[in-house]
Amino acid sequence: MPLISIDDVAEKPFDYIIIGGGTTGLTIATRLSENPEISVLVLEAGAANFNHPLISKSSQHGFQFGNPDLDWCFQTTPQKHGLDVQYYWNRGKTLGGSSSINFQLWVHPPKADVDNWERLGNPGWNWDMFEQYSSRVYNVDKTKLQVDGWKIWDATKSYGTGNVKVSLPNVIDSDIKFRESLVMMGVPKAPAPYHGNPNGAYINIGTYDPNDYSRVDAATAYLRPNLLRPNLVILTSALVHNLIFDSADGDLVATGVQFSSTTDKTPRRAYAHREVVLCAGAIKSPQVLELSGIGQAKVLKQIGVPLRLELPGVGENVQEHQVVGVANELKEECPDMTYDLLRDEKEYAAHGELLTQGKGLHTIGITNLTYAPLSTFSGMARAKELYSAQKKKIEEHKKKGVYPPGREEQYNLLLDLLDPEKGNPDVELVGFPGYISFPRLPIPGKRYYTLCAVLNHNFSRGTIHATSRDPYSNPEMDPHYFENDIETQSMVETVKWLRRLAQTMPIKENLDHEHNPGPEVQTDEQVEEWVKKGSITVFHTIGSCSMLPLNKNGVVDPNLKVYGTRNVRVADLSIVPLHIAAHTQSVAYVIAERAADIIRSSAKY
Ligand SMILES: Cc1cc2nc3c(=O)[nH]c(=O)nc-3n(C[C@H](O)[C@H](O)[C@H](O)COP(=O)(O)OP(=O)(O)OC[C@H]3O[C@@H](n4cnc5c(N)ncnc54)[C@H](O)[C@@H]3O)c2cc1C
Repeated sequence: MPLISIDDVAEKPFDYIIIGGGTTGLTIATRLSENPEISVLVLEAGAANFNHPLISKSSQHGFQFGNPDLDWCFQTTPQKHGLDVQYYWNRGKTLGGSSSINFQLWVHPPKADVDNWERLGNPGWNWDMFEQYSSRVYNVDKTKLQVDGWKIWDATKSYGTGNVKVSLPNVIDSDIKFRESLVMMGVPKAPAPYHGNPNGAYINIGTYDPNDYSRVDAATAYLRPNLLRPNLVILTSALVHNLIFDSADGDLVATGVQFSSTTDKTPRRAYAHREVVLCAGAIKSPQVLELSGIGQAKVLKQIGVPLRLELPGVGENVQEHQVVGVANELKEECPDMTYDLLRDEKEYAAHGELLTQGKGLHTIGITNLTYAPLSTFSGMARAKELYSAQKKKIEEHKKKGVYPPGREEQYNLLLDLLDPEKGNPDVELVGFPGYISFPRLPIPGKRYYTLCAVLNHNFSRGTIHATSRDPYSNPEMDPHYFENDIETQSMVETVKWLRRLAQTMPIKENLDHEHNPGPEVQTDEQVEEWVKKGSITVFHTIGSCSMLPLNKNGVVDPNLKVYGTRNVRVADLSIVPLHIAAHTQSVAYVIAERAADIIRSSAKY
């Protein structure tokens, strides 16, 4: 059914109500509505934004930020261990959610990281499951899968049967030289980046339609081809406040939701015969649960919401990735176009034209990824020193009994991953064809290539909680960045290494000088301070409604059902209990595909 108005929905019953029409929400809604007998309502707070040029034209990374029509513009609390810096946490507020504003990298996690979810008490949530469901999501373009002797996809494996087209965008000379310099610095090629072992350097693909380089997101891949299904009802500009419940034998039974149009804010209701599925993302899903009376007694008391179900894990166990970028200005004679040019109006228009010929900046992408152990960057001795210090700290805290239920098990797995002898990928490097570096800003008209360091497996744990019963006010986000020194020091060591890489041929040939941090940042202490001032989020928040056993502070069980409820599931990135060395959209789609299967099989259709 085409998009409809609020009066077509208010006070009406549906089989399923899906809260949030983002990456996971649209995927699940499309799958459930394959059965024409089943009615599905999606309530999305953002607008439809079909064919919005800031979404459909690829590679406009960050151009949507701060635009309230597309971005929630979240902001964290000042970070106590990070010089009180507040971080912007941009998220898609539109049909398609964050898949519509993301940076389009298509990345698969390492096998060990997904298998860890099963080890934490979630049978069936393992690497085999990831492979099975992801191949239902992606559809790899076979025409460009070999570049300069770098094999992108294992031809013996499935190319996928899904609707999310992924392909290799164009690359610039600095991308090629960066990769060659990595090899010069001893980084091996990743053995199986899309099939369980991304440890090393590789060329990655992205959510680009190979026919015209446009963005592929959940709206274009899942919803658009099925928009006219009469049983699929999508209401946009509709913010869900809370769930409505009855109770049966001590369990909560959701009968519907309370929501309002974002223009008039008058509370309305819609009813669910079967289930309510929460897909509002890792930042808003815990808030919706709390405003429904599900969460920590203390938090609900503070906001004046009566407690219906005590679940201490709601809004806890929050984990995030951080990135810091060393930005180098390109030499005048270097021929590369970089994203920096798009900040100039004339260039922006010119590249819009070039796109029609399959050329220009809207056809290039972020294609250089490397996953490697900390020891690659710090040397083995320093990696061992940092690992031992972290291990000691954790052992001491275990003895003092300070950890909440379930945390020790997570830290045991993280220590195992971090053990330098095992060589797992702790850090990711990204070659970014433009400026993505802070706090110093770029000089207009100049072109840059940024060498980025990303932390994959953080020990720090944060929180996301509602601080008001007003559904229109954002929850408080506190990721506890840099609470563990291992995170700060891993970044410091990697930044020092990246500076050496910039002096290595052949990338050195293209780089004029380092613009940020710049020559005044030299000692380890100065690098540390710069890292704390200059790091940003990678937009990968997880854990706020973790899938864990109930006695380990779980919020949902392995069937994604909220403990203590009969028919409420959470099926978005918030359920991931332990972070992965990967960008997260592939995981979000996998969670959604599996959730759809779980829901269909529990309803026996
Ligand atoms: C800027 C950015 C860059 C990224 N880059 C990459 C990348 O290059 N590669 C990669 O793999 N991953 C990337 N990611 C991460 C990836 O896109 C996300 O992890 C994934 O899309 C999250 O899916 P989700 O369904 O959990 O949440 P979302 O897709 O964010 O969906 C949540 C939806 O719920 C809606 N909503 C929220 N609250 C309510 C409410 N109360 N009522 C109604 N609707 C509500 C939101 O508007 C949104 O549409 C990036 C993310 C961002 C934000």
